[in-house]
Amino acid sequence: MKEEKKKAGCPVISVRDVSMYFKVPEESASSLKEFTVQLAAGRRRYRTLKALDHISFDVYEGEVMGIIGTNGSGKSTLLKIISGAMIPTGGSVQVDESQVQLLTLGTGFDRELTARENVYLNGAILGYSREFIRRKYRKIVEFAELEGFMEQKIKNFSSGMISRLGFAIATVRETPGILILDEVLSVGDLFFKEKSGRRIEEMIHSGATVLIVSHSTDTILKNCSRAVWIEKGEQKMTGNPGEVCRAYVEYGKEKKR
Ligand SMILES: Nc1ncnc2c1ncn2[C@@H]1O[C@H](COP(=O)(O)OP(=O)(O)OP(=O)(O)O)[C@@H](O)[C@H]1O
Repeated sequence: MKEEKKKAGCPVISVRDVSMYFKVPEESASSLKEFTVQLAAGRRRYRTLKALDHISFDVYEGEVMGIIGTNGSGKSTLLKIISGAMIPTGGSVQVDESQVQLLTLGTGFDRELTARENVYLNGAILGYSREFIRRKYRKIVEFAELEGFMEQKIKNFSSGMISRLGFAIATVRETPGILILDEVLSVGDLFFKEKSGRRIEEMIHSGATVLIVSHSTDTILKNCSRAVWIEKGEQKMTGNPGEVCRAYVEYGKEKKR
């Protein structure tokens, strides 16, 4: 585990009282027609979903902060807010967005395009220049182990092949100052998992400030110097990863009883 660095100076990421509310329909429409009828009749009602409720924490330079919580607890929403992709309903985040790389898989692919075309498309979405992708293309294909498949449309790929390609594209660049990882440590089969795990560890130990979202207490315990547990949008606990994971596991056991 990375040693906890001395907390000195200003935090690199400062999350202050962040709340996020979504307006969601009370009942879903099964077709566009039903939706239109509901809308015209004024029968569409909405409720407010509290995805995040007054979340606050700081992350200091070189720290590896874990974010843990069950499905739908608000982890991805928080990462999107920190990386600047979403504006919170309340509160604020202070971070140098130009330093942030959000690594998340499964977005930015077009199934009707070939794997090669998708490398350029996905790379562009991540902010890579065409020239950069051209220089790194061979490395991406090698890392994804997809030699011989790059002219095929990715609709014919298995989900593992698509994930491997996504991982290879997202991690080909130099590690940025602030690295945000959204559930990226469970990619592909056992062998690829080891390889991707090594690449992530390399990035984590490069000195970057890292935020890792994971359901896995093993991932948090192995890599993080501190952890935040978020449950149903509420900040349950922040602190030592061992203590936070223990409380999280206990909560899981209680829920099952
Ligand atoms: N754009 C949106 N519109 C409406 N509701 C949303 C939106 N994005 C997220 N939500 C809701 O907010 C809550 C938190 O979602 P979020 O994806 O942040 O959780 P999560 O902890 O990352 O979940 P998981 O572990 O399953 O990925 C969920 O109830 C989700 O349905």
